Amino acid sequence: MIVTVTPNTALDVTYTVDGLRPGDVHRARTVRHRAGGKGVNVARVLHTIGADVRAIFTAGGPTGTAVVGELAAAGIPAGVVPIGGETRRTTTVLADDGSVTLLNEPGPRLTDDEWQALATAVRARKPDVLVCSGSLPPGAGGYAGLLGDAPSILDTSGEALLAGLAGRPSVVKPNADELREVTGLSDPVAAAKELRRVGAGAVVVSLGPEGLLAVTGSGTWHAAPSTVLRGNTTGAGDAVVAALALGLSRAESWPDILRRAVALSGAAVLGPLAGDVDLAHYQAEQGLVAVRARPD
Ligand SMILES: O=P(O)(O)OC[C@H]1O[C@](O)(CO)[C@@H](O)[C@H]1O
Repeated sequence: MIVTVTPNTALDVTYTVDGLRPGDVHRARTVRHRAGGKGVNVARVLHTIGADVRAIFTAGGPTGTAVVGELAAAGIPAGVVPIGGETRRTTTVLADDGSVTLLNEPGPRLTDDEWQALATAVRARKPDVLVCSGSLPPGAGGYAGLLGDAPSILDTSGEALLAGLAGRPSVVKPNADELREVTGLSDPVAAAKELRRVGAGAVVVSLGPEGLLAVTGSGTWHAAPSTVLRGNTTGAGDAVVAALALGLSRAESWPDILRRAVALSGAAVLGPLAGDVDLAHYQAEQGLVAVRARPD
């Protein structure tokens, strides 16, 4: 079983507006609420494509109750770790010019006991693949303490990413900006090699519309989509992580993993909310993704 862990769960609120103008009043055309946080989205994508997955996450207060209820209604297997604080909201604003604007709250402070309960819940599941995703709320222990012997994926940024490398994750998945921020290097291949040197087994870098770069122990590849898509990019990275987790659980080759990851990422851009995927695009695109080996 693939287990995802989300220490900083969120109720994602997505607005659509005609345009976004700082300092102005905006009348939202639509508003939708959806259980989120990166690991929750990864689990939703995996559940949609038929994988055996369980989402372990913190939940507290009325927003936590809403998250738990929404995931139960969607039939996504869950392991809920109750917390005293209130689960945060994140806000996504989709404007008609195609821009996607995010406001992510820091999340409620976790106590030591709550963090230990999260760690215990993860270990009790004995995952075949463990996915650690998203920001850490105040008071959280580091991801390194959750990573065990099972193959693992770490998708976070900044200090949480750097500290998590001590747990020697099998794969980390920064985007190009996050990679530059933690290494200080602007060349993504050099930066990915640096993360491998300090603990990552492989580094998969999301390059937005240009696809994915994978720097691994068995080679370096670039995987490009067949077309540039317009849509909601929130959650596209989570779809990549879902594909990486499925690929690790099946011991697939890197080119096959990257084909699925690019296809699933595009399918997420076409989905209306983070965690949604367009299955027709996913199936059609897998055969169209161009994967090229690059010299190391
Ligand atoms: O933990 P953060 O880095 O703040 O990211 C959380 C947010 O990211 C998303 O997972 C999209 O990737 C949203 O669902 C939202 O909850």
